[in-house]
Amino acid sequence: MANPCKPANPDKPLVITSGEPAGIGPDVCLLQAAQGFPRATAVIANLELMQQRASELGIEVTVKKIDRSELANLSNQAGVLAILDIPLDQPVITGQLNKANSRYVIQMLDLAIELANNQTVSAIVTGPVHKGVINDGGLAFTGHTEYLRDQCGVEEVVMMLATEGLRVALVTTHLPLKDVSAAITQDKIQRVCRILHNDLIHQFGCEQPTILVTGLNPHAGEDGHLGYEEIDTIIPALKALHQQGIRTQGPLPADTLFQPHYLENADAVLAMYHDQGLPVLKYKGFGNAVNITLGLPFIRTSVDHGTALDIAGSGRADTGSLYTALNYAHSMAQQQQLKQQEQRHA
Ligand SMILES: NC(=O)c1ccc[n+]([C@@H]2O[C@H](COP(=O)([O-])OP(=O)(O)OC[C@H]3O[C@@H](n4cnc5c(N)ncnc54)[C@H](O)[C@@H]3O)[C@@H](O)[C@H]2O)c1
Ligand SMILES: N[C@H](C(=O)O)[C@H](O)COP(=O)(O)O
Repeated sequence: MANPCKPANPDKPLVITSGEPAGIGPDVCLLQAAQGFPRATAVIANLELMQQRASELGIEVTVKKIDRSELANLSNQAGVLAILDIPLDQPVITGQLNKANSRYVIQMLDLAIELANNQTVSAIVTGPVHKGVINDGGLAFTGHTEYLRDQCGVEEVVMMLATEGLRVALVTTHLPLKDVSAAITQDKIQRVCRILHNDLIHQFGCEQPTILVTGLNPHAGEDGHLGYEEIDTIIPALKALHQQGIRTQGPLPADTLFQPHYLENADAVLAMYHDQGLPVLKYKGFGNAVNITLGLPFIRTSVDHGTALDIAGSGRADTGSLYTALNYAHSMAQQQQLKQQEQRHA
């Protein structure tokens, strides 16, 4: 199965989009810059906003505007934050959403996509955005995952969150619960599983991945007594995947699947919907987890948390997830390069 990712060069810098300007995205970028990024990293943000937030946080970080031509020689220096500057539409009040700045949030993403597509950066790492305020600003937006899919012109992508010892991918992403059942089709499950299987091999070094698949209904439908989606849709899809050489186990009841007995022999769990899989992942790893979009032409990781408007500017934002997201992005680029070298020499 071909890997759709363009070859990532792990020697290139990472780029972060700082996300919702009123939230903790700017804080975690600055707090991490104060300690030093694990790799050469540039941040897309507004220069004045970052200077203002650094002073609110009371930290010594030199916020330095760079030109994209400087990305090739970017160095990694604790206490320095290299900014690709984007203008704001209105000044930011920390902790207060303002729909007038929705365009700014999207412009950051568009620049990151351009830099990743032309391979100026090895990967993009996204800070948290507020989906609601972007929509209030007149821009239809359900999440980075769907936005990146559409901007990259790919039919399907997969949201997968990972933390130490657990990876959880989703069949459906940002969808109202009432629409979930209809969105789960045999084709959809197969497309998602193929991407997941492929990326577990190419980006995570799993030789022969095993994917645990949840049911949709309580107790995986209890043989049709508690719903038919397992019998009508999930089981036939898993049978078809078996024919394609993709190893899955399921549908398993979601309430009993997340235990060592099952997880220790699996590479990922595939849940049917957002709040079936992510609460378990975030309970286990919030603060040290990463959100990854699989199936894009480039590597994208993200923090596991939201905009946390309640603590923006307070200095209480934990940088653990940003640090994890940066490290995952880099190691995925390394793994991808290794796989491509192996394929060239095969
Ligand atoms: N990556 C993303 O873009 C992303 C991810 C999740 C949620 N969101 C969005 O964020 C907004 C707010 O969502 P929410 O309130 O459900 O989740 P949230 O993660 O913003 O906040 C939940 C709680 O966790 C705390 N928290 C979050 N991150 C923290 C950190 N780094 N350090 C310390 N405490 C932290 C917050 O203070 C809050 O009490 C929503 O619009 C949601 O869609 C965006
Ligand atoms: N579903 C994500 C989570 O709960 O962490 C979050 O909403 C961000 O999703 P995007 O990366 O698609 O914006």
